[in-house]
Amino acid sequence: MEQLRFDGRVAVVTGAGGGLGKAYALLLASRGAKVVVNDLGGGRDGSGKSTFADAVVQEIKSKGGEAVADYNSVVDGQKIIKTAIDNFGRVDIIINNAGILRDKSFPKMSEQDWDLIQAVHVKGAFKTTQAAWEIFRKQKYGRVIMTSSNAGLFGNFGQANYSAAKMGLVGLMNTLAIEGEKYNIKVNTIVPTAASRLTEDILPPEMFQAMKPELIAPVVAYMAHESFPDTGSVVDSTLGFATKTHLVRSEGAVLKKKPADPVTIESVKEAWPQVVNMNNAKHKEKIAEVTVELVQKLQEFEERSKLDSTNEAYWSTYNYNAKDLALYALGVGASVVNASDLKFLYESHEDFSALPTFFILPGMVMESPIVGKSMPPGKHADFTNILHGEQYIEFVSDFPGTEGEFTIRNYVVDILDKGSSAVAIVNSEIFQNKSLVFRTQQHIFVLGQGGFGGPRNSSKAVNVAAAPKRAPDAVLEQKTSEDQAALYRLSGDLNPLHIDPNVATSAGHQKPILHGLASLGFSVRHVLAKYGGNDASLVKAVKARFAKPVLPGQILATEMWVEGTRVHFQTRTKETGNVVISGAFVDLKKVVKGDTAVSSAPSQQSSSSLKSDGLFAKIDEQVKANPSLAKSIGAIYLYNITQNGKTVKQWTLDLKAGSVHEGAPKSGKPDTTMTLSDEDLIALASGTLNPQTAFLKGKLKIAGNMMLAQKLQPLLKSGSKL
Ligand SMILES: CCCCCCC[C@@H](O)CC(=O)SCCNC(=O)CCNC(=O)[C@H](O)C(C)(C)COP(=O)(O)OP(=O)(O)OC[C@H]1O[C@@H](n2cnc3c(N)ncnc32)[C@H](O)[C@@H]1OP(=O)(O)O
Repeated sequence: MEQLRFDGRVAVVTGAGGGLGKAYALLLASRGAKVVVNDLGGGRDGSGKSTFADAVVQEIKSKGGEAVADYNSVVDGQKIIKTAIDNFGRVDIIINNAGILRDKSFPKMSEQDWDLIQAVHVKGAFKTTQAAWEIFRKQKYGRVIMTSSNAGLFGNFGQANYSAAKMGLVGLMNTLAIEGEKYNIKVNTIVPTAASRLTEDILPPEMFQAMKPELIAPVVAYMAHESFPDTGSVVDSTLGFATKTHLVRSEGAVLKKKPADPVTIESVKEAWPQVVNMNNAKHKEKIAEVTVELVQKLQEFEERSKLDSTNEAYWSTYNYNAKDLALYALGVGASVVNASDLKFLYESHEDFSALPTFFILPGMVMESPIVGKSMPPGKHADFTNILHGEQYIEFVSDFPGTEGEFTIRNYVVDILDKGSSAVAIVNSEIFQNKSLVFRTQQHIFVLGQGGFGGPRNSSKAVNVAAAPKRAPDAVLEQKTSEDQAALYRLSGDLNPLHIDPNVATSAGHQKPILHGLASLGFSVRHVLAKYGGNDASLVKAVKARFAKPVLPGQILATEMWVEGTRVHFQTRTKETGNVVISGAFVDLKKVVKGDTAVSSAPSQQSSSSLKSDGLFAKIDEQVKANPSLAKSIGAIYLYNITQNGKTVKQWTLDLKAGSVHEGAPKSGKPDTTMTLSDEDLIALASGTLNPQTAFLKGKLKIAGNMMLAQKLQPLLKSGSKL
């Protein structure tokens, strides 16, 4: 990288007689800056006089640099800036580094201790910076560094005065960064921890030795350079390490339930967990963002209150991205073994998509208190007594994309009394940019909490539908893994019933059971593969009842019946023959009958003829006729030719042995393996598809030596022309 220089720039470094300030001054001067070396001199508490600044100036000059000493106090900052102008005619950089300590525990701190610290740190930075500000504005250039401290950012015993001053400097920076923005004046803050006169007594000697100011000086110099991109940043640096600190705000909460309610001490207490929930906390760049967000939240609250006039709802947000989709797909049995599953696992796949059942997750608001709160008097629902009973999802607008954020309204529509147990029916409406994208309904079976005299059925429930009474039209089987629940839970349902043997056995299960939604995910994948062309966006709705628990490791057999655009299904565990998902259906936009295999077994090789067979035959001829060409490339290439994502044929170009043959290499390992479809291989060979483009688009996969793969390209092309 080109050396970062400061030629023509004039820098003022306050407190530069020693420690950090001296290191800054020396480094800037060594890179061409003219430096005002300011130092009041004296001891750590600011008393006495010294000639430290002269010594630093001498050192700079002896190395061929330019510098001048200045002995003014920073509270007379205008005098320091005058020194710069008088000696060098301009000023470009101010490093407000001067500082002193008056440490005392708070009760013993005198007003003098307080005032002195505020004067040197805050007023000093104010005076020095303000004296140069007009010059900076006129020349449309300025770099200002404030010096803060972790004692300010986090507090430190015995440093009340110093902490207040150091945090004051962050506030000063925040506003100056805004005021300086349009004049190219950048104002930032360094939080250094270095061996200096200030830290000498505080740090353990070994650490003190290693904390060289020289390790921080390059950070500060970069922050003072014209190429420094940030303004308003707080950068902590020590021991050759740097990190940025900033404030974050929680999402916050409205402190009442309904717009007409008063705000009371009790309503504040009730909202408090949400006020301090930092899960989705964000940094705000501008004060305006804070105001806009407040207005939005209050408007949202009003709008939601209208929606919630009949039900008490719990609102939440849900963010997801490609990684969540792939993790979920693995949790419901998608596997690279099934080429047709790749589109649910690989974010660069050209048809990368979510599985439809993934979108049940936003409505599974695990932290929602509404079920517990809606239980009749004397009845309760919590993780120890609930089972997922039924699930419904219905897409009402376009199938969602592969990343996004939803807002969820979650409310209980009915609590049914099933005799010994209760069933809570929970609706979720899932919005994106204020429009409804899909809705879900869960039946939560609450064991042993019935008998309260409530209704047995609800008109608001979406009901299961019995399967036709004929033999199924199709059955797909798939073994779940012993780790299925351990994997699935990472998509958000951390209920210990699915992982903790003690919890599972005390609930009467032999071992942790699989999540109902994991089994459902398997079965809907099966339906999609068999009748939905593996196209998730064809799914309109899914309904299922979880009739019996499934144990991880069991084989799920999905039995399917097609009736118009509805695919009825039920799922059995092969080991027991029990129906574990009953009355289920997938409503599709259209039925696409396909025989997409869903299996745990590797795909079969086909010996059918492909267009590229001719290509390999021609390359074979060429290799035989021209052995020196083969030798000059001299590597083993394996081509996997795919159809619909499945490898259907392999060709080996063994240019070491001078042979081209179908199948895997007869001896030795391939140096490079290329996987691509028959059509794309022909397009590559004819030159209509560029290998780099094919690789980047995921049409061509290369395992092994990329350079070797490229070397082969001319041979492929010439083969096509023969
Ligand atoms: C807010 C966030 C919440 C998140 C919650 C989800 C957290 C997850 O971690 C939880 C899970 O994933 S648990 C695992 C998946 N679920 C299961 O394994 C449950 C399997 N089902 C069973 O065991 C029984 O059906 C069982 C035990 C449920 C019922 O069996 P029985 O007691 O024998 O019932 P039965 O006598 O057959 O019927 C009684 C009445 O209840 C209705 N019913 C039966 N099964 C139901 C079910 N699964 N869902 C809803 N209702 C059901 C019956 O129709 C009957 O009512 P009625 O007489 O009116 O027809």
